[in-house]
Amino acid sequence: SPSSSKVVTHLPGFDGPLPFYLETGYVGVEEETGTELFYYFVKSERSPGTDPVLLWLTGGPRCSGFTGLAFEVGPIKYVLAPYSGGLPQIEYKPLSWTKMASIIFLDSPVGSGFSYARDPKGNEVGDYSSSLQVQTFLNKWFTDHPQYLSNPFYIGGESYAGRVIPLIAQYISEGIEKMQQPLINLKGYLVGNPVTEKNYDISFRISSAHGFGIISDQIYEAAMKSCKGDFVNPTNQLCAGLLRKIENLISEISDGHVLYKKCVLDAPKPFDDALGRKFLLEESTQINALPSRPDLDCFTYGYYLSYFWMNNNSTRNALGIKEGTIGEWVRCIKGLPYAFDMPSNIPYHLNLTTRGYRALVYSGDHDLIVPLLSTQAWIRSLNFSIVDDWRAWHLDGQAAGFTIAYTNNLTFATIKGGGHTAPEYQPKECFAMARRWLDNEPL
Ligand SMILES: COc1cc(/C=C/C(=O)O[C@@H]2O[C@H](CO)[C@@H](O)[C@H](O)[C@H]2O)cc(OC)c1O
Repeated sequence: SPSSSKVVTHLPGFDGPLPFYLETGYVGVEEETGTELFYYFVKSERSPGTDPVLLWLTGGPRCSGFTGLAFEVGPIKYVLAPYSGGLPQIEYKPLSWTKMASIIFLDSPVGSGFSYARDPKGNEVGDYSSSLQVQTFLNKWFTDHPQYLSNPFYIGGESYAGRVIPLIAQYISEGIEKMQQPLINLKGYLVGNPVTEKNYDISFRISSAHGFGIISDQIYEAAMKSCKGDFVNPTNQLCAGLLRKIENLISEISDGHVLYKKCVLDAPKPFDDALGRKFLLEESTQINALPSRPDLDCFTYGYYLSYFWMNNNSTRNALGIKEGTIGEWVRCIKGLPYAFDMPSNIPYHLNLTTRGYRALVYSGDHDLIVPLLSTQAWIRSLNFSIVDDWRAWHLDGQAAGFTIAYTNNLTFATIKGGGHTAPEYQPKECFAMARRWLDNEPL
């Protein structure tokens, strides 16, 4: 199916014309199932002719690309006011990475956001097939937007997107080697608090919980002793019991940022009642006594507002959403089939960086979902030599985090005070980091 796109000059709830160029559209990526991926494209607010183009993916899998646009690195945000019906208001966010890069926010895998398959079979994707669809998307998008083909191109994203981004970059790099048209100018990739390998993530979730004072020395030591390095499939009762105890203690706090209030993430109740549909709670750990409406001072309040905004007809018309494709918009949809079929992405990290692609791996340092210790550990396992040893990186005369640079243009950086989605918690620091890295400056 042919691609379709629309220039969006006004958005409901935004006062006046948008002060940036926004285009939305669909790109067909699979004929048999009628699969089309939906995107939001924001042109760089600096020098779009030469600035990098960044494809931004959200985790989940199947969180909408809109999460990246409105909550992470894009130029809009919700006005956080108590919701009492009607259309939530949005405003301009100056700390947007579109200040130095054009960004494509993509709803991928199919089923997320407004991406859809005419035949429900099209939703049966996994790591490999959804990554191939992103490659098809990019080939078509660049064919339709040839003016951006010579710009440096990067792929970025967080959490589960960080798991598939090296695979997508691998596919693109193989296309480049075969001189496939359109020839994409891939320069590298960046991933934040990226999911990598379960055993790394869980074992360091435990040591990080210990370091943050969530579990005691005694519990920590007992778990290390009885689990013998396997925290995914406990081999004895003692270990299993300790892991339950640890998860119980972690459930007292917000594991996406240990210092923040524990909040319900999504699932506004009023939609349940009005449309008679069931919302799924985003995280199984959130099923407890919490009300389904987050408090106004919760960092998830904007997520809550997004459901009302997105499911309003005026918004859908403005965005050019095809009627009858997606019922209700959900920020992170659960319950669709997904095959976690890629055992590890470390081989792709290794392959891409040794072949000259630049890589930035960053970690919000207060996240327990993908803790920085876990990320540091797999990076070390690559066995690259250090070219710029561990040091603070600064913003406004203060340490904004710590960083270490390896050969093969691989940089690791922490974001002091950041959580699972670092730009959401520390927008200034993340903006500075991204600007320096994208402009080829040291952090
Ligand atoms: C399938 O296996 C795993 C998946 C994840 C995914 C987390 C994730 O994407 O979080 C979401 O990130 C996005 C940001 O990309 C946020 O917007 C969402 O709120 C958040 O839920 C993590 C794991 O272990 C640490 C796994 O083992």
